[in-house]
Amino acid sequence: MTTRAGFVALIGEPNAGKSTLTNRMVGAKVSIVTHKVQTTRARIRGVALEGDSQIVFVDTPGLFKPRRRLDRAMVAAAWGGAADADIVVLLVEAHRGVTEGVERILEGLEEIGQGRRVALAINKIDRVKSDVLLALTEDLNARYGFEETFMISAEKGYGCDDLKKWLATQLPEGPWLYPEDQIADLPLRMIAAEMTREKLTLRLHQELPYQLTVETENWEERKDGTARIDQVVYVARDGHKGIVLGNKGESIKAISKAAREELEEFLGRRVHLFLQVKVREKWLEEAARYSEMGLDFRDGNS
Ligand SMILES: Nc1nc2c(ncn2[C@@H]2O[C@H](COP(=O)(O)OP(=O)(O)OP(=O)(O)O)[C@@H](O)[C@H]2O)c(=O)[nH]1
Repeated sequence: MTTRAGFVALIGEPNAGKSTLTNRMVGAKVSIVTHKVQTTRARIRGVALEGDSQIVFVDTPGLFKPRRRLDRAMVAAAWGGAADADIVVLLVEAHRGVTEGVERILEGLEEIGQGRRVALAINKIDRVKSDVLLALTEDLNARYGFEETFMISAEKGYGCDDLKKWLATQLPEGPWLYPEDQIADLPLRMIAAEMTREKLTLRLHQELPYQLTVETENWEERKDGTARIDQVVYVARDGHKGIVLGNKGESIKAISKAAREELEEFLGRRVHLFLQVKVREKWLEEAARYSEMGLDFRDGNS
């Protein structure tokens, strides 16, 4: 049997649907989907199987104009992932068309594009009529030499199987990057952390401290069939701690309950979830944080 394996970088403007597409391809909830832009802060990766191929999706942070130091790091990370990947898939929103942001990404692609394999996926086709779609496809293909164009709806699932099948056949021949029996729990800690992060976002809305991360520090499978999961919510300043905790700990309790319920549903067993809120000052400056957000994913894990 000839196996194939490789990395696929999904790039696109914030909100283009990268997380939704990753989730659909992988078949598990690995990344946060919200209406807020720039929600994908960590490098998030999902492993999908299609026939004899293993597709490792890199869900890059949204590509946007760098403003602060973190933003620049995120943009570098996004392009870093694209430059490393075997195949790049550019997601463009059908109803928004060629925005300034898309133009900027196309320029970036020209730069890293030498010898790159880039496919175009026009997403959210459920929102436009077919004539708009055809005009957009022509326009984009005139601007860049995409290898293939797919018209998809990550949310509804249209066209996603075709894209996945195509990717599977295009990846280089080689052994799988992750052993089969590890795939299921490879991102489990990350999934759990993302679930808590999602609940934080839902509960705190605009109040959500920008520099906030969730990490799963400990995961214990207990003899009674339940799981004990310890997570730390890291905030940048002491003042942010109170926001996350809420009045008399109300917020963190509600967040913890909601996250636990989702985890139980996902894992199909009872979960004891313990959340702690800690201050990690200047984490933005820590090189380690940067590489965690970045896409040097071949280090250590594979
Ligand atoms: N109508 C429609 N909405 C979609 C589709 N795909 C994604 N969305 C919605 O678009 C919004 C953004 O999707 P995400 O998957 O979070 O986008 P993203 O590119 O990961 O965003 P960032 O993480 O901010 O970069 C969500 O509200 C999705 O439900 C689609 O095919 N059709």
